[in-house]
Amino acid sequence: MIEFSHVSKVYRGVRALDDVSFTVEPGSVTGFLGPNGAGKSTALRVLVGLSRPTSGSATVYGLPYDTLGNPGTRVGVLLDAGALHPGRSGREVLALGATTLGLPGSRVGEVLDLVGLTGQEARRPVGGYSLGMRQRLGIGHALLRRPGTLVLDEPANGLDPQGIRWLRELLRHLADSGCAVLLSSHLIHEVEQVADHVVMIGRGRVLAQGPVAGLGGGRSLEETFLALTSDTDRSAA
Ligand SMILES: Nc1ncnc2c1ncn2[C@@H]1O[C@H](COP(=O)(O)OP(=O)(O)OP(=O)(O)O)[C@@H](O)[C@H]1O
Repeated sequence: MIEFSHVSKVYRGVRALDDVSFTVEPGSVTGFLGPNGAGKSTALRVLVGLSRPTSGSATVYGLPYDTLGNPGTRVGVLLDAGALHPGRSGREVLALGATTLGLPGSRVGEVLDLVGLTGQEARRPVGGYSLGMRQRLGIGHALLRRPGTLVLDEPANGLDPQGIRWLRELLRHLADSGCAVLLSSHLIHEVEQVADHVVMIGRGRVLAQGPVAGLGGGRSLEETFLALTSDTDRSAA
């Protein structure tokens, strides 16, 4: 379970998050939707302890992420697939993660199969990967320990249609197995197809939240999103 409770974050005068509160329950996918600059990445960075909230708290399993004690064993995180070490091969990235988490080397092959990277691709340096391949590797890294909570920032970026379908089925399967999945995205249709709940954010504020079905009271998720964010997008900033 993930809980944001009245989280605000101010960067030198920029209010990136403003009193953000929502929860992500086990067994569900929560889509975190917002236009560019809405505060999605900031919220996820606060959640995993990379950024301190100015006020409020964000917790996983009832505790701040950095006090969990070996959080990698319970929480899978992918914030920036571009941050994977470019000089290491995909297999090395996963092997290092497996060793850090105390997992057997056999888990690396399982994860490569899970994310659809071939043995040949896994031997290549990550610096030469396409964005979609990096996303697959980053998702695999987040799933090494079969975490009960998964936090993904824009994981569909760079994935081809097959990859997007694969991701959707993977997240559905994980949630159906009890995982709490928080999925940040600006792809409304993607969120609509996979998420059980949606939290919409604009200019750092939660604009709406609730079950995907029924959030807009008869309007499509896209219409709801556009109506709510029309005066919060960057062009209006
Ligand atoms: N380190 C920082 N210093 C100053 N301002 C920041 C910093 N990080 C983010 N911001 C500002 O906070 C606001 C929210 O940014 P954030 O990256 O969280 O948005 P986002 O919803 O993830 O956007 P995108 O979809 O474009 O990735 C923006 O106005 C951004 O400029």
